[in-house]
Amino acid sequence: MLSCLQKASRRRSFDYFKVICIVRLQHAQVQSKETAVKDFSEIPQPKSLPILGTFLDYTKFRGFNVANLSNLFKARFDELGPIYKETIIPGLSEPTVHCFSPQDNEKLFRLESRLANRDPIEFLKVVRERIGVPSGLVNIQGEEWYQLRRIVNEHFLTNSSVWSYSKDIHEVSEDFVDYISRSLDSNNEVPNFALALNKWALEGAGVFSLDTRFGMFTGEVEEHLQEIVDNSNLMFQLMAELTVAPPFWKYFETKQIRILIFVLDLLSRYYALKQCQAAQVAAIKKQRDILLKRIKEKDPEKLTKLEKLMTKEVDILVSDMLGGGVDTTSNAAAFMLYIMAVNPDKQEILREEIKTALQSGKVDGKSLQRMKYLHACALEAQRMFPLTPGTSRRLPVDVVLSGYNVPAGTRLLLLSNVAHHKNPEYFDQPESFLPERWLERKHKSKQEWSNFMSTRSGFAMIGSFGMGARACPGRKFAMQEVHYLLISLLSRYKVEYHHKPIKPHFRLVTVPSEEPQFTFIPL
Ligand code: HEM
Repeated sequence: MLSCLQKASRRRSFDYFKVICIVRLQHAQVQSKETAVKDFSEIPQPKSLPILGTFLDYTKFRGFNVANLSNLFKARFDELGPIYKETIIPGLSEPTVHCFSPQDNEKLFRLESRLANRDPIEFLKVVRERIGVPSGLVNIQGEEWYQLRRIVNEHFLTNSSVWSYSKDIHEVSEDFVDYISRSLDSNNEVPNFALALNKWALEGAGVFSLDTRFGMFTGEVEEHLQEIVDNSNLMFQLMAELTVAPPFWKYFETKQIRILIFVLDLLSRYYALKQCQAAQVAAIKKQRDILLKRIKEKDPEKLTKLEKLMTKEVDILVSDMLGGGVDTTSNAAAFMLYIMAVNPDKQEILREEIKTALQSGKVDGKSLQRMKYLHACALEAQRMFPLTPGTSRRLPVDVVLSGYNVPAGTRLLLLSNVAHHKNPEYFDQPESFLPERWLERKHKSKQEWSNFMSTRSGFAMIGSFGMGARACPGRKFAMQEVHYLLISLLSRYKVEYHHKPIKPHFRLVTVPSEEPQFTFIPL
């Protein structure tokens, strides 16, 4: 294990995901001994009423608010332990096993086949069918998913591909900081900064998905784009509500479904209008065609189904890239700015690193990767504010989790982020923002570093971007955007925050509980 970690660190790679994967792969070789395995029926369950199940826990009568869903998960974890099973409305919703244990994360990671199965977001699939667009990478399964994902990975996850956008993404962040300079009010704040962050994220998404600068901060903004910004927030809010609500929408068209149809229709028409211009999309399409040709030569029968599916799925990819990359990235930036604002000493250390990097000219993808403190700050910000509570999987085979037999086909929610991100068992001084814990040199020896990464934090959280083969393909793009934002902003401004403390709120992705309204002091 050590040698793999050493190699990764020698390459100065701070891709959290990569290091965690190495640790997980090494763990995969460790065989765990199961003792006295209990039956699936014995998995603890929350108190449930006849007919209504636990439905009332998700209503205003019990003080529930979708923004606090993570709190409900955490309360269940505190009461029931590392695994529980819940059926919200018996007969209507499916029993779901909630897993919090780092050891279970490890086991599940080991089981992830190349055809990792995460259930489709059913209501999204239904709505997309209604408006006649494909269901998207996020929703497809099996061999079709695998073939498309292979192509996507090559364009999304290789350094050369991500770095080729560095210059443009840096320019986006510089334009954004110019906008901040023009917009400061008498308190040195930017009115409605949350909206400005959404525009910044959309501008970045436009660069890597359409090769287009939308000009959100520099020109007249197209009406359609304004609608996209306005509606992408609403879309995530509705999707969060639909995720936790009992699936009444299966039986009649609820208000949320009606609004979602309107929003997605609007978004897909806009993407259809624009996507043909994008070089990245053209490259993906070209690669798809080569792959299909190769399959045709080998196995013409297999092709028919795959060809049909891949042809339309690539068309919706741009929509996934824009849709998936706006609300998520802007919230990641809001949390990152907040944590830097309330930790001025750490902000100063980071500013020094940025100054040094800028002294040697423009920061490109390669030199960005060498900015260790910046990466450590980003990892620590994600620990303190995990950008998602977790993810879900459909179990491919029978497996023992936390001492219980769980049969193949069971739906799992993996929620260790919620339970352990501030657990002192895994992280010293968990309430403190300590980027240094992610710096190798902080640990006295290589062994200590490897212990920290493996036994302590390795599986404690599944991280902000999910895990295994189905983890977020946009993670490198997203983090590159956030990093450049910090570089541009902190080299020109000191960032402060003078409002109510911000907490993480669940809304499919985690969002700040308060308006992220910062004070920018020119340097
Ligand atoms: C900070 C920003 C982001 C966060 C926190 C985030 C988080 C996630 C998570 C947790 C998953 C599920 C992973 C799993 O099940 O293991 C996911 C999947 C996905 N994300 Fe992201 N994401 C972000 C940005 C982006 C961006 C910028 C894009 C587009 C370029 C994107 C596109 C996708 C897609 C297409 C999937 C589905 C992948 C599949 O099913 O194969 N995401 N994301």
